[in-house]
Amino acid sequence: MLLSKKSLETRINSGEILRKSRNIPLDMSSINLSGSSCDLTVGRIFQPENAKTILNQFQVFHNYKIDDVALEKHRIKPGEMALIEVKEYFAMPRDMGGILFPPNKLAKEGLLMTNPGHVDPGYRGLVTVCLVNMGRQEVHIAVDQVITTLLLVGVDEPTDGYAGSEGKGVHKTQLQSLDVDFAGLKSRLPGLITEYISHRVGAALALVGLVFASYALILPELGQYRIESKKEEEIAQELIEPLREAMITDYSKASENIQAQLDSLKKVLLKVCENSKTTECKELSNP
Ligand SMILES: Nc1ccn([C@H]2C[C@H](O)[C@@H](COP(=O)(O)OP(=O)(O)OP(=O)(O)O)O2)c(=O)n1
Repeated sequence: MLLSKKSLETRINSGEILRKSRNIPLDMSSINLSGSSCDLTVGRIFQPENAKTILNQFQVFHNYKIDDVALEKHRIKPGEMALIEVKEYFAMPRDMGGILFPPNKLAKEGLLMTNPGHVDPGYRGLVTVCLVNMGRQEVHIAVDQVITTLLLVGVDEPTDGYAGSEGKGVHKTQLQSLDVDFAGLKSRLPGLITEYISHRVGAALALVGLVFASYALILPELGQYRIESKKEEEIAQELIEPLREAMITDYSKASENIQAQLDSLKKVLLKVCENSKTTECKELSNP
C-alpha cells in the first residue's frame, strides 16, 4: 500500500523515514512531499576521476579524506559520470519500504540514474545516486537540488528489519571502481582505436604477405617448370635425333636396294625383249 502525504508527515515528524542526520529530525519545511512520495536532494557531489586522483596522488603529503574531494556544484559533461550522496538521512521503520526513482526532469536533461532501487524496511543511513550524462549538453548540478524521488510503500506486517550496516554514503572504494565517463570510454577509446586500426592494418598486411608469399612460391615453380620443359625438350631431341638419322639412313639404303632391283629387272626385261623383237622392246632397249 502506498502511503498518503498525511501519514508520511506524521511519521517524518516523529523521526521516522527521513532525518536531517542520524540524531537530528528533519525540518518539514525543507522537504517536498507529494502524495505517496517525497523528493530527496543533493548532499555532496563527487566527480570520480578528480576525487580518485586527489585521494591517490596527494594522500601521502596531505592525508586527504573523502570530505576534501566533495563538490558543492558541478557541470557533468556529456558522457561523464557523477556520484551524488543524498542529503537526507534514512531511518526507515520496519513496516515500510521505499523505492528510489530518477525524477523525470533529470531524464529530460539527459541524465541517466544507474542505480535506482529499493530501500529496505529498517534501513538506516545515507543513499547514493550514480548519474551519467547521456545528453549533448553539460548538466549543472548543485547541493540542495532535487536528485531522486522516494516512493514509500507500507508492508502488511512489520519485518525483521535490514540486516546490513548503516549506509555511510560515498566511500573511497566506490570512487575507485567508477570511471570518469560512461563505460570508461575516454580511457578506453585510444586503446579501442589502436586495436581497431591494428586489426585492419594486420588484416591488410596479412593479405599483402599472402600475395607476396604466393608470388614467392609460384615464380620459382614457374621457372622450374620452364627449366624442366627445356630439359625435357633436350632429352626428347637426344632420343629423336638417332631415330631420325636411322630413318634417313634406312630410307637411302632402301632406295639403293630398290634401284638395284630395278636395274636387274630392266636387264631381265631386255633379254626377254631381244628374244621377242616387238616394237615396245625396241623402244625399251633404245630409250
Ligand atoms: N541507490 C541506492 C539504492 C539503495 N541504497 C541502499 C538502501 C538499501 O536498503 C540498501 C541495499 O540495497 P540493495 O539491496 O538494492 O543493494 P545490495 O543488494 O547491493 O545491498 P545489500 O547486500 O546490503 O542488500 O542500499 C543506496 O544506498 N543507494
